[in-house]
Amino acid sequence: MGGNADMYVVTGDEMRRIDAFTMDQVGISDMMLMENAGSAVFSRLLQRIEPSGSRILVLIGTGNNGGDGFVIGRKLMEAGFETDIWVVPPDEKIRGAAKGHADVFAKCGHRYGSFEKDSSLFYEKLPSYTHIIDCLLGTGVKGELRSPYQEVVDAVNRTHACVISVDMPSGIPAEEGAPAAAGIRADRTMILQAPKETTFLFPYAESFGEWEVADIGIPDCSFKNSGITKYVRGESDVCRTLPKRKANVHKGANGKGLVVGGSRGMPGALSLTTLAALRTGIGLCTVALPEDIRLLVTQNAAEATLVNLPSQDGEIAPDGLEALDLTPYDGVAIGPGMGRAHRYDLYGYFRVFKGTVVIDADGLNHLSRELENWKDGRDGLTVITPHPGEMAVLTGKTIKEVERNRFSISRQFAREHQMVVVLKGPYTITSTPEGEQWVNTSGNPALAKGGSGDVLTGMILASVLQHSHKIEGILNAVYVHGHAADQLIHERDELGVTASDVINQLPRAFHSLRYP
Ligand SMILES: NC(=O)C1=CN([C@@H]2O[C@H](COP(=O)(O)OP(=O)(O)OC[C@H]3O[C@@H](n4cnc5c(N)ncnc54)[C@H](O)[C@@H]3O)[C@@H](O)[C@H]2O)[C@@H](O)CC1
Ligand SMILES: [K+]
Repeated sequence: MGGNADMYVVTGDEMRRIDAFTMDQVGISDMMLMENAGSAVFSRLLQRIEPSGSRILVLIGTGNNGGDGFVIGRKLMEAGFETDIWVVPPDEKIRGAAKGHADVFAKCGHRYGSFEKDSSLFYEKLPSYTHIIDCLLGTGVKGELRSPYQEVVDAVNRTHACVISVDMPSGIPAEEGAPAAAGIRADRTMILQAPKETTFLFPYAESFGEWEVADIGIPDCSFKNSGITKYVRGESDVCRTLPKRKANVHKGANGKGLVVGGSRGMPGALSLTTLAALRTGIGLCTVALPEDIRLLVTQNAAEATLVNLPSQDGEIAPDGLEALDLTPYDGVAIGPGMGRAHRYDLYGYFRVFKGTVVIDADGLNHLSRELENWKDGRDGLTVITPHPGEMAVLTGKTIKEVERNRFSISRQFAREHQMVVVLKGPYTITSTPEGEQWVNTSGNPALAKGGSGDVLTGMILASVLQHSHKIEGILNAVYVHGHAADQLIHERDELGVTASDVINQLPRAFHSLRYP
C-alpha cells in the first residue's frame, strides 16, 4: 500500500530517526520544524479557545517539546490571548532549537516565569487558568518523572483547567513495553505529525483524552526511508477502497465462502458469522456443522446452504472435517461455536487449500495445539482474529503482557507463523507476515459483548473474497464492524447494542461509507 495519505504510528526512537532524516537529508531545519509544530498547534487552539474569558498557561520543559511551547506561547501572546509562560527547568538547560525559539520569544519582547526561581507564585496562579498547554515533555521522556516535573504534573492534574498536551501527555512514554507512568491526564492531545504507539494502548491511551493529529510538514519520504510500516487506518482509507460491483456481476464472482463450526451448546455463534458474511455481501455462503444442530442454524440464516458433518458429543467428530470437499470454495471461516472436546489437524487439512482461511474462537484453541506446523505457511492466506486472552494462549504470555505489547507481540506472531493477525480490542491491530501493521480507529465499548467476534469473522471472510487486495479487505471489515457500532450508539445506549444489532446495521454502515 502506501501513498501520501498514510498516517504513521511511531516510537520515540523512530520519530528521532524521522526528524534526523528530515533535517539532514531533506534539509528542513529543526528550527523550521519547531515553528511548523507551534503554528499547527496554535491554529488548532484558535478553534477551541475564545480570547475573551480565557486565561492560558503554557508549561515549558527542557527539551524540544518545550521549544514547541515557546512558539505556541509567542503566537498566543501576539494574538492577544491572556497568556502566562512558565518554564520549569533552569534556563541553562534549554538548548538547541528550543533555545533558538526561546531567544526568538525574548527578542519579540515577551517574558516568562521561572518555576525554579518562583515556584510559590506558580502554584498560587495555577488554579486561575482556564486552559493549560502542556509542553513539558514529549517523546524524549525516559522512566518515571523526576522532581520537580512530577510535582508540577500532579498539581496540573488537580486543576479544573482544560489541559491540552502537545504531541504527548507529558510523562507518558511514546512506545509500548514501558512501565505505566503517572503523567499528565490531558483532555485533548494535539499529536505532531504521527501518533505514537501508546496513543492506542491502554492504560496510556486514557491519558491522551481526545486526540487529533497536526501536520508539521515532515514529508512522506522521511517515514518511508526510516522504514516505518505501522499505519493508522481511518475512514477515508475505507471509503477509497470499498469494492464496487459491476452491473452485470453474478453471485459466484462475489466469493463462495464456507463457515465451519457450531456445536450443540453454541449454535448461535455460527448463525452470527453466517449472517454477518451475508450482510457483508458474500456471493454464496455454505455452513458446515454437526448434523444434529442444523435446524437451529437454518432457522436463522435462510440464505445459506448446508453441509452436514458427522457429529460426536454435539461437536464436529474428530475425523468430521475429512468429509468436507473444499474445492468449491474461495475461502473458509472456522471456529465460531465449534467447541473444544475433540482435536483436529487444521494445518494438515488446510495446507494445500489455495483460498483464504479465517480462524477464530475455538478454532484458535485447536490451532494453539499445532502451532509449530504453521511456521512453514500454507498455499493460501491465513487470518487469525484473537482477542487478548486468545493471543495470550497462542503465545504463552499473560493477558497483561499482551495488552502492554500489542504491536510487537502481534507483529512477531504474524511473521513467525505466516499469518495475518487481527488482534482485537479497542484499536484493533492488524499485522501481516511481512511486518506491516494497521491500527483501526472505529468501534466503542458496545462491541465488548459475546457475539461481536463471530460477526467480525463472517465480515472478514466476506470482505476478503470481494477485494482484489486481500489485506484491504480485512482492514475494511474491521473498520466497518466498528463503524456500525459507532452509528448504533448515536441512537441507543451502548449497553443494549447486541451483535445481531451490529449485523442489521451493516447495510447502513456500508452505505454511509460508500456515499459519505
Ligand atoms: N526533533 C525535532 O526536530 C522536532 C521535535 N519536536 C518536539 O520535540 C519533542 C521531542 O524532543 P526531545 O527529544 O528534546 O524530548 P522532550 O521534549 O521530551 O525532552 C526530553 C528531555 O526531558 C528530560 N527528561 C527526560 N525524561 C525525564 C523524566 N523522566 N523526568 C524529567 N525530565 C526528563 C531530559 O532532559 C530530556 O533530554 C517532540 O515530542 C516534539 O514535541 C517538534 O518541535 C518538531 C520537531
Ligand atoms: K507534552
